[in-house]
Amino acid sequence: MMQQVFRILVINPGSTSTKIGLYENERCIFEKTIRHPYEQLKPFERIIDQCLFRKTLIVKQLDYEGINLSKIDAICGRGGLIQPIEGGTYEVDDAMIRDLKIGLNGEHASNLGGLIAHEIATSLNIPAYIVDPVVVDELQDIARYSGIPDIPRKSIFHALNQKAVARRAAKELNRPYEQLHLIVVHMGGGITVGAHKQGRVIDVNNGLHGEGPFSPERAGTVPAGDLVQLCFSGQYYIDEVMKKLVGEGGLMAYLQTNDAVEVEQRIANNDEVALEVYDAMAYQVAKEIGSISTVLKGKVDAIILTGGLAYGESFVQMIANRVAWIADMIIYPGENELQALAEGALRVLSKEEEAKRYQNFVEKSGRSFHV
Ligand SMILES: Nc1ncnc2c1ncn2[C@@H]1O[C@H](COP(=O)(O)OP(=O)(O)O)[C@@H](O)[C@H]1O
Ligand SMILES: CCCC(=O)OP(=O)(O)O
Repeated sequence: MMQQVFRILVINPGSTSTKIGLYENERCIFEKTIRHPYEQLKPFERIIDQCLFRKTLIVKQLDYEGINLSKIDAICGRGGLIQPIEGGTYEVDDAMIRDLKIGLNGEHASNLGGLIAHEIATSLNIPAYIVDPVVVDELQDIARYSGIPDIPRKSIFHALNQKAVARRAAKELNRPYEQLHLIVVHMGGGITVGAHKQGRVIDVNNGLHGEGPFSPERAGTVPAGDLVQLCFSGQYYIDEVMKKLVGEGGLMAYLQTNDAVEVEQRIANNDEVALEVYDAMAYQVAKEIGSISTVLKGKVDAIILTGGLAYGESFVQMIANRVAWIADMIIYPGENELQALAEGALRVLSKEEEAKRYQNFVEKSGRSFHV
């Protein structure tokens, strides 16, 4: 019998890029990364305000490539800061749209994935999905302690790509993901370092709201007391302080760019400041890897480096110099997110799985919801 072919459009908005892909079942037939320099997104006060801008770029790009939207069966977007849920493929429903729009757990470009997918899908009368959103929560209970009971630690990370590359590594190591102990380090606009124990991410830094290494556009962990002083100094509005943590922190703050390629060019031109800042970022990534190796009690089958920064050979080398003694390292530059989105949607379209309903999680958690 001939296998049915589903055409799936996938949309992955990140903090520094929008990536799109077109798939026929699991085969990628087109993919494109649209980069967003800092200045391009600066005029948008809130992330949600970028929705129309990014959607228009996507539709124009598809049109330019001659891709006929009417022949698409489903659209799948990266999932954002909704309420913590288990992994899987979810149909975008009204409850999800509301939580993505308000940014229930914060503001990040991933909130736009489900919204743009839904908007385009509605006009085509086809379903829209998200897969493994950034709030997938598999933390072990001990990892939730922060030291302040009112502020439990949260699982906010590159769940989609961390899971996808962990499974890819498991295949290459010829062992089930569910038997491995892995440290996965996603290094994009934000940086997250996850401890994967037997198929679950039992601890990970909250890569959005000030935990872990600084990154191209984020501050990471900062001295808490000094941050409180800054907040109450009367010099800044809340949005300005938030921007120091997310959007204008890290490389942006030290070097006025979130583009690591540019930083590497500056280093090649003997810019010593650029080299020191880049090395400091690698130092912090290495420290986080060392720290999380204790969560796995030192039993680490592999350390996986992935995300855009993993293309930077010198950056990878700076990290490897400090952590290669912990375990073997596997480098997967870029990310498997588009593929993972397509495969998640395909599992539902081919009826291998049923799409999960976000509304059910909202009801179970006791949060009321009115359209
Ligand atoms: N070839 C490369 N060498 C070094 N850094 C790179 C390369 N390609 C992309 N990057 C950097 O990776 C970062 C973005 O990573 P990416 O995973 O695309 O992030 P996001 O999904 O958050 O937009 C940027 O700082 C970008 O400059
Ligand atoms: C919110 C965690 C995911 C994240 O930081 O993604 P980007 O690196 O794409 O901004």
